[in-house]
Amino acid sequence: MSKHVVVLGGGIGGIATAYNLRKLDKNLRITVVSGRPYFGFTPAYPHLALGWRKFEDITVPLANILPKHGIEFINENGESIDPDANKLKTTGGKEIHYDYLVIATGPKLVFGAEGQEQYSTSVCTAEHAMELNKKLEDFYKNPGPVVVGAIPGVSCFGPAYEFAFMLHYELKKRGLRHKVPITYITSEPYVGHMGLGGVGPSRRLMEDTMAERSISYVANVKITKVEPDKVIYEDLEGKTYEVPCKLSMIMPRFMGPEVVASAGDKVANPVNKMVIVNRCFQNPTYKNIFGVGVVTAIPPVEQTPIPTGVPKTGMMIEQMALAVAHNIVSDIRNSADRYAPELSAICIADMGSDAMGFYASPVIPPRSVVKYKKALWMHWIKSAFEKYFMWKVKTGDVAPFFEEKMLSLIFGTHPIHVCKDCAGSPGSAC
Ligand SMILES: Cc1cc2nc3c(=O)[nH]c(=O)nc-3n(C[C@H](O)[C@H](O)[C@H](O)COP(=O)(O)OP(=O)(O)OC[C@H]3O[C@@H](n4cnc5c(N)ncnc54)[C@H](O)[C@@H]3O)c2cc1C
Repeated sequence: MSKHVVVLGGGIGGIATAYNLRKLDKNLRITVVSGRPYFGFTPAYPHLALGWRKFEDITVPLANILPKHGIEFINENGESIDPDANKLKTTGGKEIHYDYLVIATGPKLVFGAEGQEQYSTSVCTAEHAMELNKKLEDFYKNPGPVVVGAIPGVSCFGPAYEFAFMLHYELKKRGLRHKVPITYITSEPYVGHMGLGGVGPSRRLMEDTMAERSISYVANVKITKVEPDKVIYEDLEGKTYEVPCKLSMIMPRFMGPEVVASAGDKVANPVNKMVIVNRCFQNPTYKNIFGVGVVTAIPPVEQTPIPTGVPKTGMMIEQMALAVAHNIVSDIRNSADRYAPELSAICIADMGSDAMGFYASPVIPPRSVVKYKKALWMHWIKSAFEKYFMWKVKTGDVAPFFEEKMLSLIFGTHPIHVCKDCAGSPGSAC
């Protein structure tokens, strides 16, 4: 009888894992269990917030696409995992037996500053982005100061930078920029750190770009409170400051959702409840459980005065998904071959008129290669990539042969590597 792989989560990580598995083994039974009925291209959520994209442009119903590729879809959330019995229970009461479980639920959002959830809006989900879009429509009629920021423990800073730069562009287009002071307030030790200790000259680039666009910034501080008309932060000495605002977009920090915690402390990291994985993104205790995407526990690249986490970007997640699919298929075939993702990243921060792109390989220092570029055409590359990714999701192949060849030619990157020793923390050298 064919083995049953259950993939929990229908985002970039879950869909990429399910498609890679299908490509590697036509006989596998694959089930995706996901609470949201659609796949959403998260990197375009800031664009959705600004009304530059419609919901339909960047989402696709999973029930329409997965069965076409021989993948079952259950539109429910996973509620609990019994790793000893190999069973997943869903919120609808289904008990699903698995031979392998891939946890790719993405994060639970933690709004750690008082009033943050009530008075600011994130761009982390399509629903939040659309809510922010409505707020912005009112805001344009009666503009005032804006705060964009990140609370302590944030790992995903890119969307905050993007939102600040893109809002600057939108306000300029509407002839409102001179009425809107924008302040970026962050837990990063300096702007451009991005939870990564910086990437090449990212500090200088971000500082220059903020100066060019008249965006004030405060780094190395804790946002403690958000009120309807101000954001309050604290410096390292505990002194508090207030910045007036009419609208704020403050990034929450991420932790693993309850379903991961339900699997016990051998699966869920005790600190952030994310999935404990080794270099090959396999749980060291329950070898038939794997983690992919934002929900995996990757240690910070360095200690910062105010805690920050390491971002898990789209390219890193696609690499995790490919490695995990290979590892599961190798295990089924009784092969000893194991694979670790390279964990390299191409990140493009859209700024409306132009964009700033970084390539780091590997993301976790020491890095062999760092490249960067700020240019008008980078903005078009970002848009083209979005269309390309949506096309991949609709066609059912997230790793077409030409993509790996092209990335290898341009960047010398290879998504996965044979790993001789899977023990060790994710991203550490094999
Ligand atoms: C706003 C934003 C912009 C970003 N922009 C970029 C970018 O430009 N470039 C880049 O490289 N990276 C970017 N990232 C980082 C990363 O690529 C995304 O976060 C990516 O969506 C993560 O994929 P994922 O599959 O891990 O999680 P998600 O995309 O969050 O998907 C998880 C899925 O699991 C489902 N789920 C949740 N809980 C359960 C449960 N209990 N049971 C079943 N299903 C569940 C969710 O509904 C969701 O469908 C961005 C992140 C954010 C938040």
